[in-house]
Order: sequence, then structure tokens, then C-alpha cells
Amino acid sequence: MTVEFTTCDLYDADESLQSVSLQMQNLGGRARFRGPVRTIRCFRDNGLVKATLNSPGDGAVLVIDGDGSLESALMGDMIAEAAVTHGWAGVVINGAIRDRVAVAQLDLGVKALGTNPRKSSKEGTGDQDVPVEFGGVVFRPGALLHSDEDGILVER
Ligand SMILES: O=C([O-])CC(=O)C(=O)O
Repeated sequence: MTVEFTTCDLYDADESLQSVSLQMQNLGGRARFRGPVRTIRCFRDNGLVKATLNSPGDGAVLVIDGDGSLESALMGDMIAEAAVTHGWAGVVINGAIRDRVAVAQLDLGVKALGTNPRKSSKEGTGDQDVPVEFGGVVFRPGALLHSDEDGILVER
């Protein structure tokens, strides 16, 4: 799916948009994506991420605050494939993924800090659909998020 917008044009039209200052990597097969925010906060445990991306996404973007940990991956190609199947537009991770080559082939927006082959635990600890904050931006559930090669913009 091609989405026609650029974050630079959107910002010029509305300077009240929040802009993520973290230099996240564009790791998915869809470089440009947008949708309403859903959130998860977790630490080295991706049980909630797996369950959520295996449920209907309805075009939303899942924002995962993993506290910036690069010690283990919060998503791999199987979970990312489930996200495609369930209609998620993208995933933004303040943390790491794995299977980067396979994830790059999927029709899914993926922004993350980096990669690590080590997987996370699956206990399901964490919080869901709460405001999360990183890169100078507050991500509130329901706010519209726009992401492209230049960065990520989020409504206040
Ligand atoms: O199960 C995990 O933690 C991540 C993974 O490898 C996958 O999604 O393929």
C-alpha cells in the first residue's frame, strides 16, 4: 500500500505536531505509514506485544516503549507477519527487533532502535493503552502518528 504524504510537508502545515528526536531505523518493508496510536510499555518481555499483534489492528500503529533496551528483541519476523495478517499499519519500538532481513520484506512499517538476535521473555508483564513517552514525544492512545524516512510525527 502506498501512502502519499511526507512528514516534512505535514510539519510545515502544522508545527504543533510532536516530532520524535530519536534517530530510529526504518526496518520494515513499508517506509511510509500512518495510523492511530495503540501503546504497550514493557521491559525485555514481549508477551503483550505478541498477543496484541495477533489481534485485529484496524490500521493502527503499535508504539512499544521498551525503555530503550537493546539487550533483547521485542519483535521478530513471526510476530511482524502476524501484524500484517491482522491489519496493523506499523510498529514503532523504543527497543530492538530481530530477523531484520525477513522483516524488511513485509508490508509493514517498522521503526526501532536496532537489532539483537536474543529474544525476550513471554510472561506478558507490562502496561497497555497508556500514554508512553520517548524521543521527546508523548504517544497517547488514539493520537494520529505519521512516519516516513525523515522521522515520526504525532498529534498532541
Ligand atoms: O518470538 C519472539 O520473541 C520474536 C520472534 O522471534 C518472532 O517474532 O519471530
